[in-house]
Amino acid sequence: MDRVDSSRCHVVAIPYPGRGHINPMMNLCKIIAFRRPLDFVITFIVTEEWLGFIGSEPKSDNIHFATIPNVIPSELNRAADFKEFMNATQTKMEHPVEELLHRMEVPISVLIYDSYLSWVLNVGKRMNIPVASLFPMSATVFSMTYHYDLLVKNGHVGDNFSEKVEEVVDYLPGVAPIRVADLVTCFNGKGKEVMPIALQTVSMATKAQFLLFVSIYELEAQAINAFKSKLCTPIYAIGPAIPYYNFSEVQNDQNTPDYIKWLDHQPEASVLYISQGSFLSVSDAQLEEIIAGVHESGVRYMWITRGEPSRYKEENGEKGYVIPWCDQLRVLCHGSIGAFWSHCGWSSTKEGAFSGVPMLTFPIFWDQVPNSKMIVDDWKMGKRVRINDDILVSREEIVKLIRTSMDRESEEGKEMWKRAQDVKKICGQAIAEGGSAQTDIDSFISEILKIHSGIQKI
Ligand SMILES: O=c1ccn([C@@H]2O[C@H](COP(=O)(O)OP(=O)(O)O[C@H]3O[C@H](CO)[C@@H](O)[C@H](O)[C@H]3O)[C@@H](O)[C@H]2O)c(=O)[nH]1
Repeated sequence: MDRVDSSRCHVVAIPYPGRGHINPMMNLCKIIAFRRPLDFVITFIVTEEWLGFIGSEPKSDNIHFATIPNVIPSELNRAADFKEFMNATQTKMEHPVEELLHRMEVPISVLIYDSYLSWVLNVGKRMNIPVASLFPMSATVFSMTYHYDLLVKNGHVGDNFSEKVEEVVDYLPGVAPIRVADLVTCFNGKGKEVMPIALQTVSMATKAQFLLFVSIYELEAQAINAFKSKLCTPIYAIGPAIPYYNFSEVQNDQNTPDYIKWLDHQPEASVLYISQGSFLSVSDAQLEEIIAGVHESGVRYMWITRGEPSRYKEENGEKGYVIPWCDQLRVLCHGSIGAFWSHCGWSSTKEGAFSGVPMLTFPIFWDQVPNSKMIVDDWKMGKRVRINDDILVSREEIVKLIRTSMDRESEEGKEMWKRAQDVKKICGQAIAEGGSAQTDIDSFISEILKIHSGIQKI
């Protein structure tokens, strides 16, 4: 572990080990470090395996990594047994993390933990350190999980739910009316085996000293306000938690990756960017239809995919670029991108909103389903591709959806583009100086600095 300066406020960040969790936690740390470089030193705890993935990514000098051993299944086959992976995060990490915290020489002012690692609250209590819970999904998902008992009372979860999928749930505080089919999948669908963890996560998060939503306040004001008036815990909407501070620098960097050079040569708004997320995939038959649909649509595409790139490329390859990884936000903000095909992880959802491109939604699991509903029905900046597990979406349907979302001349395409631009503007205002995200981050920073000065006086 790197050495840290003891006069500064020492924040220790404990992210859940997954891309969609590590990114927003790291971005919040970077924002804190950027806004108050002299006041903070931040220790970011990851497994040794994750250090290998992210250790060389740029970060400021006052952020340091510390590691625990690889006590959980490898990230590389996490999807093979999701329940086992999640259970391991609940039972195997606490001890090595606590040991590591005890070994830190500089007093810890506050722990910021991913809400899905509820055990950090107990560690904080034992060590007498205040904790901030960072919920990595939407405030809307927090609300539907917090109010699970209302869903039970109304018969919208449980045995007969399949007869009620089209019923509308309109009684969840701060949540826009939503069909039963669009609730998080851990209530009724295939993720049910991890539902107890989801319920515990949310209930424990309300017991933290601070609750952080990685949300743009203006896009989820009702859900956030409902919790602000209900809970005593101070709540902050810290915005999209994306690396926007370095954005203009990145645009001008000298080491432009090849995929950006490829995009530079494509006409404006001509490329469909496709990313199905970091670990859960679709059936083989569905993948065949998607590949055929993308090619038959005739649009250019950049496709993020693991393994077998030849399967995704059309024969002459000129219209398509297939890679295993890219800087997604940078790609989405490139002028050549015309639409974003996404699995609707919460970070991808916010990155789509921030960059203002119409979206094609293909949610697979958990919060991705309500996120897809938010993009399509509430923000009106996208179209649903995937409906549910039982319906195979045909290539013909996919061709139609892609063409509509990329066609800025048609009425529908124009309207979606306009809505995407409106949402982009809202995100831009939230993260601007004096905007809602900036204001909440600064308030949170002030609170933790107060805690730190209290520790210093003792
Ligand atoms: O080539 C790529 C692909 C992805 N990303 C980034 O990786 C992150 C992915 O995060 P997210 O979109 O949230 O997807 P997952 O990693 O699948 O996120 C998991 O965790 C999220 C937060 O709990 C949930 O919302 C998702 O449903 C769950 O699958 C985003 O920041 C992307 O920009 C890249 O930079 N390059």
